[in-house]
Amino acid sequence: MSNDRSAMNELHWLIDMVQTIEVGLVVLDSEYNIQLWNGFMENHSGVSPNSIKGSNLFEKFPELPEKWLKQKMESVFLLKNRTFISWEQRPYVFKFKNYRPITGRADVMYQNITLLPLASLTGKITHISIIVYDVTDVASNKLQLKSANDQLESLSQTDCLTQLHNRRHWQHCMEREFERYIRYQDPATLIMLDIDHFKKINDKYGHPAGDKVIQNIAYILNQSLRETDCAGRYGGEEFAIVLAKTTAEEALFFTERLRKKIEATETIFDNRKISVTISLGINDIKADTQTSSQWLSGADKALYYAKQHGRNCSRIYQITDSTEA
Ligand SMILES: Nc1nc2c(ncn2[C@@H]2O[C@H](COP(=O)(O)OP(=O)(O)OP(=O)(O)O)[C@@H](O)[C@H]2O)c(=O)[nH]1
Repeated sequence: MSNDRSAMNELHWLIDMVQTIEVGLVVLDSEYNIQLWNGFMENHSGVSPNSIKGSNLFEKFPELPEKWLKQKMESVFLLKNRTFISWEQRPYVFKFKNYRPITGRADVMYQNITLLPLASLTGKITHISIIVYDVTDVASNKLQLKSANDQLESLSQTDCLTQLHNRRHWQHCMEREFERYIRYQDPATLIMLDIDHFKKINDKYGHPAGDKVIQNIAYILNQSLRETDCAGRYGGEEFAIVLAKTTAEEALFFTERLRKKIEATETIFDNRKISVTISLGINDIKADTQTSSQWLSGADKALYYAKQHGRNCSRIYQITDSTEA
C-alpha cells in the first residue's frame, strides 16, 4: 500500500515537473495527434493543453515544415532511434517569440529539438516525443561572434579610403588567379592603373581634394567590374586589377572604356571641378610567365611605357618594354 502511495507521489511529482520544466515537451501518436502539451509549449504558443489534446499537430500549426518534419519522425518510428535537429541546421521548428532580455535582439526563439521514440508496455513504438530546448542565448552569442569575425575579416581586407581590396588581399586574389591559370590554363589579365600627374592635383587643390579624386576613381572602377574581377588599391594613387577569363586584347576594351569614362568625369570638391586622366599597363599570363611577380612586373613595365609615351593611354606589355624600363 505504501509502495503504491510512493509510486503515486512520484507520478504526481513527475507530472508537476513536466508541466513546469523550461523545456518544451510534446507527445504525438503515430497519426501526429497531440497527446501531451506541457506548460512550456502552452506559455510560448498561447495554446492550452486542454484545447489542443487530440488535435493533429500539422492542422493546428500549418506553418510547421510538415514534409520535412514528418520524414524525420517517420524515421524515428521506423528505426526506433532518437534524432536531433540543431538550430544551426534549422533555427527553429516552432515559431515562438523570443522574450529573453539578454538576447532581446533575436526576434524568434532558436531551438534544439530531440525526437524521441516512446514504447508502449509491449515494447512497440506507438508514440513519439518532441523535446524543445530554447537555445536562443547560445545561438545569438554564436551569431554575434560570427558577424563580428566576418566584419573584422572584411576590415582587414579592405582599403579604408576606397573600400576596394587592400594591397595584401588583392595580392592574395592575384596569386589565386595565377594558380588557377597553372591548373586550368584559363586566361587572366593583370592591369596596373595610375593617376596622371597626381602630385599636381594635390599641390593645386590640396590633399583632401586628392583623396576625393582617388575615391571617385575607385567608385568608377568598381562599377565597371564583373563579379569575378578583383580590384585593389595597390599604393597611393595606383590601382591593380585582375580580370578573370580575359585576354590582354579583351582587357584593352575594358581599360579604354574606363580611361575615357574617367577622363570625362569631374570630381567636385569645394565647388571646384577637378579633371584627371589615368594611364594603364596590361599584361596577360603567357606560357612563359613563370611566377605571379613576373606577371605583375610585366603590367608595371607596360604602365611605365604608357607614362613615358604621353600618359592618358593603355598599353599591352611587349617584351621590348622590359628593355625600355
Ligand atoms: N591625396 C592623396 N595623395 C596621395 C595619396 N597617396 C599618394 N599620394 C600622392 O600621389 C602623388 C604621386 O606622385 P608621383 O608618384 O610623383 O606621380 P604623379 O604626380 O602622379 O605623376 P605620374 O604618375 O608620373 O603621372 C604624390 O604626391 C603622393 O603624395 C593619398 O592617399 N591621397
